Amino acid sequence: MIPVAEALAQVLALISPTGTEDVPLDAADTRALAAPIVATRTQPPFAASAMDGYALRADEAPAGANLRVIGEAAAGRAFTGKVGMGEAVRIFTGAPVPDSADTILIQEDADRSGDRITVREAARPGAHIRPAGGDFFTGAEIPSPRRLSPRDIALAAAMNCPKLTVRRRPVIALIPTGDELVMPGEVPGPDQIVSSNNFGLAALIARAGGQPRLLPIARDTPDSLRAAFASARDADLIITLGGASVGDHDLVQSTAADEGLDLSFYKIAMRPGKPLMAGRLGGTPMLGLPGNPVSAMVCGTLFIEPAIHAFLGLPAPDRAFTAPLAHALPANGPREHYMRARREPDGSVTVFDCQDSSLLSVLHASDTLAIRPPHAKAAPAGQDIRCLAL
Ligand SMILES: Nc1nc2c(c(=O)[nH]1)N[C@H]1C(S)=C(S)[C@@H](COP(=O)(O)OP(=O)(O)OC[C@H]3O[C@@H](n4cnc5c(N)ncnc54)[C@H](O)[C@@H]3O)O[C@H]1N2
Ligand code: MOO
Repeated sequence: MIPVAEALAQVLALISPTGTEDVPLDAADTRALAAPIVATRTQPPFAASAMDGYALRADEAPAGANLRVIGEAAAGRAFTGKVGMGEAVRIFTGAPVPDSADTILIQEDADRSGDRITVREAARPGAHIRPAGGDFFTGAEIPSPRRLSPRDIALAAAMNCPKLTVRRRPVIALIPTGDELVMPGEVPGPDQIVSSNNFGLAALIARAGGQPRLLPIARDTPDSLRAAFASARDADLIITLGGASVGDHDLVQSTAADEGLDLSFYKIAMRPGKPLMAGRLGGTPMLGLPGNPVSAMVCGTLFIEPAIHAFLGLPAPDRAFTAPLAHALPANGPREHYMRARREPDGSVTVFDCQDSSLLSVLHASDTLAIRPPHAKAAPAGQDIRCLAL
């Protein structure tokens, strides 16, 4: 059994970033940016009015001054003349500020009568003018790598970059295995259960930025497993669920070995998740996850999510935090224990009594994995414990 950190390093060593593709802005949210976004223009491209009012020269417009309105500048329609002495130009928000004007008098501070205004309250020089390039200049960059957010996309659009270069979403094949499994919605036989891990992991994979490919349930026979492997060969990562342990019907490893599996490791000092295996099958990275549903989901958080980030060229997600225990915990055994837990409103962490790795209802009630190192001593209430946010 190898430690969790070493297993993660070995999993990540199997993975290289996917290739890139260009996507339009409206398909870019949450994608992994693979090349910097470079502004092709300056914004605003001209000095622009920030208010509706009058463009004028501040030294011509003390309180009480009477000015002639010689034209109009609107957003998208500049006034092309000059503002001379004793003159003003009607202007609207977003319009280019005419030459020679240095100030915007907001309309609330002017009394209009025909083509003349009287300044009610003088504006300070430069008031309400957004300078050219006040937002960004040509050549400004949004750096990569990053996971694109709506804020990134708004800025990229303003930079006039209609397409963004992102990493291809890695295709992750999910192979549930077991004679006892049926798909949700089917009617299970008396000795059968409904397959859940593949759906939970597919959701986790999609959220992390991968493309889950749900394959049919493989039966506990070498032929069925071989057929499943064959249909998954073109994926970026093959994940099997179940059949990873030592029972007579746990055939994943032996069948994969017959198919040429280049094994990186089998079994880690982790609870739940001990029988995890990793390697390459015909060149494709492969993870063999334990069948117990909580084990599979915890392995999803610890190994699959970082693996998808590696495919996308993104740093590993940081889910770590430290919090005080709401109650005492007994000493731990030899495996690093990822205990299902709940964060309380006061910030402390309550670890659930029942940690059996088959209990999806307990995982469902959890928002935290509280981590007990191998051979940790008994911990009193109030002691800080390392945690991962789910
Ligand atoms: N003698 C030993 N027995 C076991 C050991 C061991 O070290 N020695 N390890 C235990 C641990 S820890 C785990 S974890 C499990 C892992 O077993 P497998 O990976 O071989 O998984 P299965 O036997 O196929 O299934 C275990 C359990 O999970 C259910 N299952 C499987 N797939 C799904 C699915 N897609 N959706 C929902 N539930 C699923 C399956 O029905 C079993 O109940 O081995 C222990 N045994
Ligand atoms: O390692 Mo198993 O995953 O505890 O149930």
